[in-house]
Amino acid sequence: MTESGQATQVSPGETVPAGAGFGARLRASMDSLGPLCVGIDPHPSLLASWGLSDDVKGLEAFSRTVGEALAGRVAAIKPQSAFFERFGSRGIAVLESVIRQLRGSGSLVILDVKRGDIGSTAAAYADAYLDPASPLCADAVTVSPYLGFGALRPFVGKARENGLGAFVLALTSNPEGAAVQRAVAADGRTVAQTIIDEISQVNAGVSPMGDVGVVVGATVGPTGHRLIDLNGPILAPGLGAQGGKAEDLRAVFGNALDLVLPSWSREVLSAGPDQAALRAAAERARDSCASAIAVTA
Ligand SMILES: O=c1ccn([C@@H]2O[C@H](COP(=O)(O)O)[C@@H](O)[C@H]2O)c(=O)[nH]1
Repeated sequence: MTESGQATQVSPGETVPAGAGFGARLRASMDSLGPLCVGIDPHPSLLASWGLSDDVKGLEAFSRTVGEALAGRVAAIKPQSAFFERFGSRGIAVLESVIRQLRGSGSLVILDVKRGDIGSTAAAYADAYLDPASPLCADAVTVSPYLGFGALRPFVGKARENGLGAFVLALTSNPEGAAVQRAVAADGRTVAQTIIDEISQVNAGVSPMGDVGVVVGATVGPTGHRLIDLNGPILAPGLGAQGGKAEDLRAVFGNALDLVLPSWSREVLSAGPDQAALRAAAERARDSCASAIAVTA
């Protein structure tokens, strides 16, 4: 969105109307650049294999290289906050510069930070990640509903106010998640389904899709959950290093495939530090997902 009220360019040749929400911007970006989010996860082992030191200098070089290779070429880029936080305030300063480098590049920035707290504290987190005045403001943020979906309202409100978004954990890619997320609530629905249904209500009637999405791992197998009414994006991590495969997407997401934003980190990042090799790895990931999604789209 521009202050002058003009259309915003989300990628070369692709514009969305001024004031468009995150869902509309992500839809335009996915339609134009393909269904792919690449994570920036500077693991110590990746820094080493790139020939970088496991310190702030290495972190900075790694993140800048990924940004230079992929900004504007993939629908979304997802910095994993943990790998920046491990270096304290200097790591956070690098995260701020990564966000500055990427925002407005045509690739939307999803900050993977999985925040969630009582509502009054959640409001402060929302100020940190979803207020344009903050140096950590991203296009969208990941949030955890463990304190109840209602406690996430400050994120939803702030996102809508600023044309930004939030992804709520529903069925995570790690095997431990199922014990909590698939537990059955008093009304017979799983915990994950109650979250999905709350979000469906928030997104109802928004075109082309709403600003609040869910995280559902590509590793979870056929979800057994109703995602078709979500009307919001589904961030699907777990591809590559965690064993998820593009060919699995159809079985996992069924009739909600069109909403899926597949996310890859280590598998793509391990192609670096050569920028052409990183781009080629991202293109392979995108093309494999696009073919899997096109089967039923
Ligand atoms: O359910 C979830 C939610 C988030 N993640 C995050 O995505 C990346 C995955 O990295 P890979 O290297 O592709 O395994 C990482 O930042 C996780 O924290 C997830 O994996 N599963």
